[in-house]
Amino acid sequence: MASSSSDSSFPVTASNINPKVVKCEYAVRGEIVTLAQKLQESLNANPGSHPFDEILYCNIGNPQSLGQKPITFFREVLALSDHPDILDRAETQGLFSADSIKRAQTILSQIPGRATGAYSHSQGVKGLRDAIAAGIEARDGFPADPNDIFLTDGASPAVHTMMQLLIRSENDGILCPIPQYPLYSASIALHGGTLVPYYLDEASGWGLEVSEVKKQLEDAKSKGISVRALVVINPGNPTGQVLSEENQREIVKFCKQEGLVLLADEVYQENVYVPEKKFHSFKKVARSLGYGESDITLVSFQSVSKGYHGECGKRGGYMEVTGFSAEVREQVYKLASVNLCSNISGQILSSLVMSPPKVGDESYELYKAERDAILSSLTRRAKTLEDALNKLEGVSCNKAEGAMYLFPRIRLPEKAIKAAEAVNKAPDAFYCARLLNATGVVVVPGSGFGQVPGTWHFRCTILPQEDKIPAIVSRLTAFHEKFIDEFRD
Ligand SMILES: Cc1ncc(COP(=O)(O)O)c(C=O)c1O
Repeated sequence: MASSSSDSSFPVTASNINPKVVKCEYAVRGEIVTLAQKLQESLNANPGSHPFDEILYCNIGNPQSLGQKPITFFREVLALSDHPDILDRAETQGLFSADSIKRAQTILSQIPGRATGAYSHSQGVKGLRDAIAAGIEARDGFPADPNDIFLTDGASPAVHTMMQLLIRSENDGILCPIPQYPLYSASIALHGGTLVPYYLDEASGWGLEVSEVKKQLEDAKSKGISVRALVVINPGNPTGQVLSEENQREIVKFCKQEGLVLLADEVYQENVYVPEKKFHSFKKVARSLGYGESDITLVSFQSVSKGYHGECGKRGGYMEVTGFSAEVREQVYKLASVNLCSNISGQILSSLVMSPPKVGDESYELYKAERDAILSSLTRRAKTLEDALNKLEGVSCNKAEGAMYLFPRIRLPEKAIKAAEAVNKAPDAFYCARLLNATGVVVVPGSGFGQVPGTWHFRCTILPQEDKIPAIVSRLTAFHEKFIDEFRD
């Protein structure tokens, strides 16, 4: 059993391990989640021991853990690829759709040894990268090169790879949105770089102002920081905004002008809930401006974890790497090869996500019905939660135009802020812990994502199934009223 961290009888202690590891924080799996796990264990052992009968998890973008069903076509292809012996059995025709059988056969023919248990090329199976490149081309209307695709175990390792490549020392900076998804702050800390924050404007629906990015870039430069890259998360996590194409054009021009690598996190590209907004990839925006490989270095990240599929546990994703010299590309390839290859199921799923069934395929109608049902339910859930949050005293919540989260601002009474300080907690962490203890609703404090100093928020996912939403709304509303009354100034 692990001993306490202060136990100095171990040769390895928290004070002599890599300090970058100690510095790194990851709020979405942080203190509040540990508390939720403890409460869950306590509820399991003693049902009735808390004022709620179940924990309602609104803390992490993990759709299938909350009951979302996988897309049938994707799972059929995965099952057949993993167990090719059943491809030739007569009963398989009755159990699986014709196009999933055909797709699995095609995929297996592309994998060396027809075996999902074999290592692949370090960038991923070439045939799968061909399918992904074709999917990108169909999405953007501009060519994509399969050799620019690096398949990864989800988007997270791809982000780490880029940080590892770009950060030489603490003098290297990466511009990141604030609030941001803490993978970025964690990865920059792990690689010993400096996070250069740029603030999203809450008042304009979490708008991204290039003037603010420029101001922060200049400020960092004046401190001797060499800024290497700009991270943009679109649609945003935790903020849920979808950038306009005009805004994206400005960002692309800015990166070209300043010689910044554009790290475009586009894992929520399928998650757009408002008809007036549309997802545009940064690659498409750059190419539409006439910018080629020599004009801008652009890395875009995609994942099987998000979208309507939500296959987080399958760990699939890719980065499309454009605008690096052949020499640097070699280094990226070397980094990929140190990990041998990403897992093959994740690779297959990445190709399926970028090339789902088409009109006329046997699976198409079912695929479309499943996808549309998930996306329209997410749209309804986002709206219901947003409306409920906006009704709470002192709370304002921007629209979730996309992604999977709401990020309401909570104006806390001075007395609540003092009470939080007294127990050494950030006020929003204090609020979230009180909410969890009183109601079983798990949300993540805004301080884990960064926020304008003196403002407080929390992140709430829109992922619990629709039958759970009324309970979340009523528990949250009752708690909030009581909390504000208790600490009213
Ligand atoms: C903005 C963003 N990028 C990247 C990731 C990483 O996802 P994964 O590693 O599961 O692909 C997430 C996960 O929540 C995310 O929200």
